[in-house]
Order: sequence, then structure tokens, then C-alpha cells
Amino acid sequence: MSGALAVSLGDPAGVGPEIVAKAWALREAYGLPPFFAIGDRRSLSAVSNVPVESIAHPADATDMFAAALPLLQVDDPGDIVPGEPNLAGARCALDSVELAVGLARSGAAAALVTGPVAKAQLYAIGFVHPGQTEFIAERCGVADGNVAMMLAGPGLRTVPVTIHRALADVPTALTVELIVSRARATVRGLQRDFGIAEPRLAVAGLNPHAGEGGAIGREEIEVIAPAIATLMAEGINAWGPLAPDTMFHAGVRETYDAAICMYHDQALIPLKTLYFDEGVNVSLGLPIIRTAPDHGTAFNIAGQGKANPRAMIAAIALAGQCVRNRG
Ligand SMILES: NC(=O)C1=CN([C@@H]2O[C@H](COP(=O)(O)OP(=O)(O)OC[C@H]3O[C@@H](n4cnc5c(N)ncnc54)[C@H](O)[C@@H]3O)[C@@H](O)[C@H]2O)C=CC1
Ligand SMILES: NCC(=O)COP(=O)(O)O
Repeated sequence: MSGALAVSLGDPAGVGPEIVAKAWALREAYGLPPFFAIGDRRSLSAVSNVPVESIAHPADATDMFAAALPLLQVDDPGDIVPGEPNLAGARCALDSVELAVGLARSGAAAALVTGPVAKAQLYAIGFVHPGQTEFIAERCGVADGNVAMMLAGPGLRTVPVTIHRALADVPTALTVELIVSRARATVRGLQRDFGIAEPRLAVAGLNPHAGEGGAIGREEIEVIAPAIATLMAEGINAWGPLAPDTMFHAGVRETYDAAICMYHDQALIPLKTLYFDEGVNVSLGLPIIRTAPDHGTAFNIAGQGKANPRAMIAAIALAGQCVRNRG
């Protein structure tokens, strides 16, 4: 692989710096590709003793990686206290992602892995996107509907069609066009980044029992089934709408490569229940590769040495695998 991966540390008061430092310490055990951190050095030194070396350019990271965690410094003008987020930290987290996206877009970084940010903190500094996924898509010039947020574990991949939306708004936000565009992005991503030639998509219903023939809701008949028909007409191997409560058991999981889900928790609850410690969030449909651990900032344990780095390790490893798959 040419070039190191850029890993933003996320909120300086969250577990991001700790799990990135731990991932570096475990780089040989997990065979991780070279990466460099982007963020404030103080957030690392507050939680870890791993050696950290500042770099001026990503090209310097690969040679240094064996001896120290390379760091591109982004200043956080506030106090950094693990577990106590503030707005300066949110600004630092956002600046770090911004820098990392630019490096990935220019080819200076092979891929982008983002540490966890607190959305409420970002909103408080004027961040207008629902999450990092939409922000990165915009910076890459990709329309929101053409990116898919996929959560991936060893035996399950799920994609929510509507993402960070109030549940009350989901039925009106669900359209044939949105389901089709997310599914297309999923198929292209599975082909390009995961090497799956003919991805199989299982499409969930919205209502209990997938609407029970219209008796418990009509979205399946009026929106989801027409979207599936459109996908099938394009030659995409998609089927459903499936009853959401039964499509995640082990036997059914074996029959598809990704589950297209109608809302955030329908997709993330099964994934995090089965694979919280190793779940990866992958943005599909972008010109760059972007992954992240599935979990959040975990302020309640930040700075206590308790954070499990496995999801960050899985995110770095998967980004490296996607780089290789893209060739
Ligand atoms: N990709 C991202 O940047 C994401 C950010 N978030 C943000 O994170 C913040 C907190 O969200 P929560 O719902 O509390 O979810 P969370 O994932 O931060 O924490 C949920 C529970 O899991 C534990 N946990 C999380 N990561 C862990 C780790 N690596 N090792 C051990 N235990 C861990 C926490 O201590 C907590 O008990 C929110 O502001 C949300 O916006 C949430 C999900 C993803
Ligand atoms: N719940 C998933 C999540 O919050 C991921 O959001 P982001 O990667 O778009 O910031």
C-alpha cells in the first residue's frame, strides 16, 4: 500500500485518543497498515504513554510508524480533560476531520479513519450536517442521497436509508428514490471496496411484519416494494420487504451481503448487539475510503484506561483492505 492512513482523533475529551494510541501499540499484533493521527498531542498524552512524533507531512508517517505514533498537530485552544467535553474540543475535532478529508482527497493519505465525535457538541458550534458522513460527502462533492452509511461486522452488514432523523419524520422521508440511491451506493461499494461481484441485498420493511399485507401500514406496498422492483429491473439482486424482526437471525443473515434498513436503529441495533466491540462504520459512494469505529465518544469512561480499541483496530484494518481492493 502506498501512503499511510489518516486517523482523526475525534473529540479530544472522548475515547478517540486512547483507542488510537492503543491501536498503534497493537499494530504488529493485528498487522495494521501504517497510519498517522490528526489532532491535539495533549489529548494523547492525557491518556497514554505511547511515543508520539510530530510530522509535517503525511509522507513522513510510514517510515516513522514502527517507532512512534506519527501525529499531524491540530491545536485545541481549550483545556483537555478526558470525559469533560467543551466547544473548543468540538472545533478541534471538526478541524481534524476537515484536514483528514483534504489529505485523503489529494491522495496524500491513502484513506480516512475518523475517531468518534459528539454530535450535540458539533451542533453547538454551528455544524449543520447530521453527522460526519454527510459532512465528508459534501466535501467530496457527493450528494447526500448517493452516500450509504454501512455498519459492518464479521457476519452482518446493515445500511440505514434514513439516518439521523427523528423517528416521527421517517415515514415521510422514505421515498422510492432514496431507497434506490442508497441501495445503488451499497452495491457499488460492496463491489469496489469489498470485492463482492454480485452483492445480495435484503430490504427490510418499515412496519411490524412488513405491514401484514397493508393491514399494519402501507409503506411496504407504496414505497418499499416499488423501490425493490426498480432495483431488480436494474439487475440488482434485491428482495423484500422482509419482516424486520426476523431478518437478522443467523440463518437469514447467511442469505445476504447487506441489509437495507429503513431507519437508524433498525440497522444499528442488530449490528451493535452482535458486534459492538468490532463494528465498523463505512461510508460507501465516496471517491475516498472512509471508515470509523461503530461506537461513540464514551465520555463516561474516557481517561480511565477502560476503552476497548477493537472497533478502531477493525476500522483501520478494513480501511487498509478497501485500499487494497481498490488497487
Ligand atoms: N462515529 C461517531 O462519531 C459516533 C458518535 N457518536 C456520538 O457519541 C456520543 C455518545 O453516544 P452514546 O450513545 O453514549 O454511545 P457510545 O458508543 O459513546 O457509548 C455507549 C456505551 O458503550 C460504551 N463504550 C463505547 N465505546 C467503548 C469502547 N471503545 N470501549 C468500551 N466501552 C465503550 C460506553 O462507555 C457507553 O457505556 C453522542 O454524542 C453521539 O453523537 C455515537 C456513535 C458514533
Ligand atoms: N450512529 C452512527 C453515527 O453516529 C455515525 O455518524 P457519522 O459517522 O456520520 O458521524
